[in-house]
Amino acid sequence: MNTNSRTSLTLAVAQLNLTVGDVVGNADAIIAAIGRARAAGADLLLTPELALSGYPPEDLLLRPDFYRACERETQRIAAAAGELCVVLGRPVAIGAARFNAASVLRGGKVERSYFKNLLPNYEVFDEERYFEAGVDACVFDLKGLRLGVSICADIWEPGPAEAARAAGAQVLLSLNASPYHMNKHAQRLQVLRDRVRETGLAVLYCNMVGGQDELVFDGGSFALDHDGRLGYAAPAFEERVDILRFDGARWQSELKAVPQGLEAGVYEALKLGVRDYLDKNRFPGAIIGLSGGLDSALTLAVAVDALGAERVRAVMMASPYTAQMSLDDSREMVARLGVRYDEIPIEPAMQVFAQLLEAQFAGLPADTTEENLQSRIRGMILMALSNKTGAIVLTTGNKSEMATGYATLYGDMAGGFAVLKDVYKSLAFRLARWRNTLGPVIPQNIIDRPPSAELKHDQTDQDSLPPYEMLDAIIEAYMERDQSPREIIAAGFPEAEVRRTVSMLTRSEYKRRQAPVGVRVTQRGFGKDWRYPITSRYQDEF
Ligand SMILES: Nc1ncnc2c1ncn2[C@@H]1O[C@H](COP(=O)(O)OP(=O)(O)OC[C@H]2O[C@@H]([n+]3cccc(C(=O)O)c3)[C@H](O)[C@@H]2O)[C@@H](O)[C@H]1O
Ligand SMILES: Nc1ncnc2c1ncn2[C@@H]1O[C@H](COP(=O)(O)OP(=O)(O)OP(=O)(O)O)[C@@H](O)[C@H]1O
Ligand SMILES: NC(=O)CC[C@H](N)C(=O)O
Repeated sequence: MNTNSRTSLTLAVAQLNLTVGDVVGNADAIIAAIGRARAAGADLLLTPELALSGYPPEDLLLRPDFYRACERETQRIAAAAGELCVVLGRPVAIGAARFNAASVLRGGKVERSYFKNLLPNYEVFDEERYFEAGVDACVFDLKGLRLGVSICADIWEPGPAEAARAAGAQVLLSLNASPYHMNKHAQRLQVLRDRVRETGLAVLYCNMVGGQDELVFDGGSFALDHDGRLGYAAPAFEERVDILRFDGARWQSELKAVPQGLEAGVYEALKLGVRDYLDKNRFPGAIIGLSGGLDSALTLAVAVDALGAERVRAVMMASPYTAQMSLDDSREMVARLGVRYDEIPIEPAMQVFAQLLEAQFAGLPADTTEENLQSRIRGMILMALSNKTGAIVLTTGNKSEMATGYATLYGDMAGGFAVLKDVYKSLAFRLARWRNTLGPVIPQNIIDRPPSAELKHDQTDQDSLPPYEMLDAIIEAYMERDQSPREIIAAGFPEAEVRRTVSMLTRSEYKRRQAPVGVRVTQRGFGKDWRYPITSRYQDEF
C-alpha cells in the first residue's frame, strides 16, 4: 500500500456541464466551483478533461486565437483559485505543438502541466487530428501526499497509471470527458478497478456532464480506494460539485449513487441531449409532428420531461389515411401532458399537389411518390412553424428507420434534432413502457397497436420491413459489431431477411448523410463513428 496514513485531504469534484467554445462562461463556472470548494474547506478542486474549452472542441482546436482565449481565462482562474489547488483540463499550444493538458494551478499561477499520453482515435474520438501525445508522468505534492494526474483515455490502458506510480504517486486524479453509451459506466468501473489492482493507487475519477451535439456526457464521477472499494459515487446526468475526504488510506463520502437500469439511463441521456441541444443553441422550444404512433409519442414524452410542457407543442396533421384512433390517442396524450396542441389537416394541400402534378403524372400508377408528398407537406408545415416561432422541429425517426432508409427526405426527416436516431424501434417500445411506470403519459393503445406510417390504407411497417426484433438484431450485428452477413446467418437469422436488411442499409447511406444530428446511446451510432462512402460498389459476400 502506497498511501500515507497521517495525511488527510479534502477534495472537490467538479462534475460540471460546460459548453464547447464558451471559454469565458466555462471559466465562470469553474470559478463558481472554486468558491464552493473553498467554502467547504477543500484543498483541491478537480475539473473534467478540457473543462475550459468544453469537449470535444473539434476544429476550434486548429485556431491559434482559441488557445489565446484559453490562456487568458486560465490566468483568471488561477488568480481566483489563490492558494486552493485546482487541476484544470484545458488545451495548450506551445509553438506549433498542441496538447490536451491538465494544469496544476496554485499560488495564483500555473505550477505545472501534464499532457495526455494516450490520444484516443477510435469510436467518436479523433484526438490525433489535433494533439501531440505527452510522454511524461506528472506527480505533485499536496499536504504531504503525492498526487498523479491522468487524462481520460490514459487510464484505459496500463502504461500511464504505472508511470505515475513509478514517479511516486499515491493517488491518481483522473480528468474525463467520457461520453455515455449503454453500459458505459460499468465498463469504466471495470477498467479503473484493473488499474487500481495493477498499481495499488487510489483513484478519483471526475467526468463531465451534459449534451454536446450527438454526445451526452453522463457524469457519474467516482472514487476507488487502493483495494478497489468504491468510496464515492456521484449521481449521473446532474451537474454538481461534491466534497469528499481522503484520509490517507480511504475515500470518505456519504454519496454512493446506485447505477441506473438500462432504460432509465437511455431515457436520461435522451432528455439531457435534447435539453442541452436546445438550451446551448438558444432555441425557445420544440415542435413535434404527433401521429398517434409510438415514435412521435416517445419523442414528445422525452421533450416534455426535458424542457417542460410550456416549451413544447405538438401538431397533428391528419390525412384521409389517418385512423380515428390516431386522432383520439394524440388528443389523449397531449391532454395528459398539457402541451399546446393543434390539428392542421393536410388533405387540402394533398389535393393542390395532385392537381399541380396531374399532367406530369398522367398514365403513371400511384406509388411512394404520393406517400412522400404527404410526408413532405407535413415537413413543410412543421418547418414553417419553426421559422415563424423560432422553435426547433424535433424529428422522430428511430435507429431501425435510419438504418434501413425507412424515412422520407425533406419529409419526416425535415427538422433540426433527431431524438431517437440511435434508439432501435424495439428499444423505443421498452422506453415507452418504462416511462409509463413513472406515470402513464403515453396512452397504452399507442404502445399496443401495430406500427404504421399511415400513408395509404391498411399499411403497417411490417409490409416493408422484417419484424422489428429481428431487424434490430441484424442491424446491431452488422452495423455495431461489424459482423459479415455469413456470420449473421450462421447465428440463426433467415438469409432472406439478412439480405434484405443489409441491402436496405447499404443503399440508404445518402439519406443518413442528410439526416439531422441526434443523441448517441449505443457504442456505435449513425454519427461520428459511422463513415461509409455514399458512392460505393462494394457488395457483401453471402
Ligand atoms: N445515392 C443517392 N444520392 C442522393 N440522392 C439519392 C440517391 N439515391 C436516391 N436519391 C434521392 O432520394 C430519393 C428517394 O428518397 P425519398 O424521396 O426519401 O423516398 P423513398 O426512399 O423512395 O421513399 C420513402 C420511404 O420511407 C418510408 N417511410 C416510412 C415511415 C414513415 C415515412 C414518412 O414519410 O412519414 C416514410 C416510405 O414508406 C418509403 O419506403 C430519390 O428519388 C432521389 O431523388
Ligand atoms: N398525422 C400526422 N400528424 C402529424 N405528424 C405526423 C403524422 N403522420 C406522420 N407524422 C410525422 O411523421 C413521423 C413519421 O411518421 P410515421 O407514422 O409515418 O412513422 P412511424 O415510424 O410509425 O412514427 P410514429 O410511430 O410516430 O407514427 C411521425 O413520427 C410524425 O412526426
Ligand atoms: N476523452 C477520452 O479520452 C475518452 C476515452 C475513453 N475511452 C472514454 O470514453 O472514456
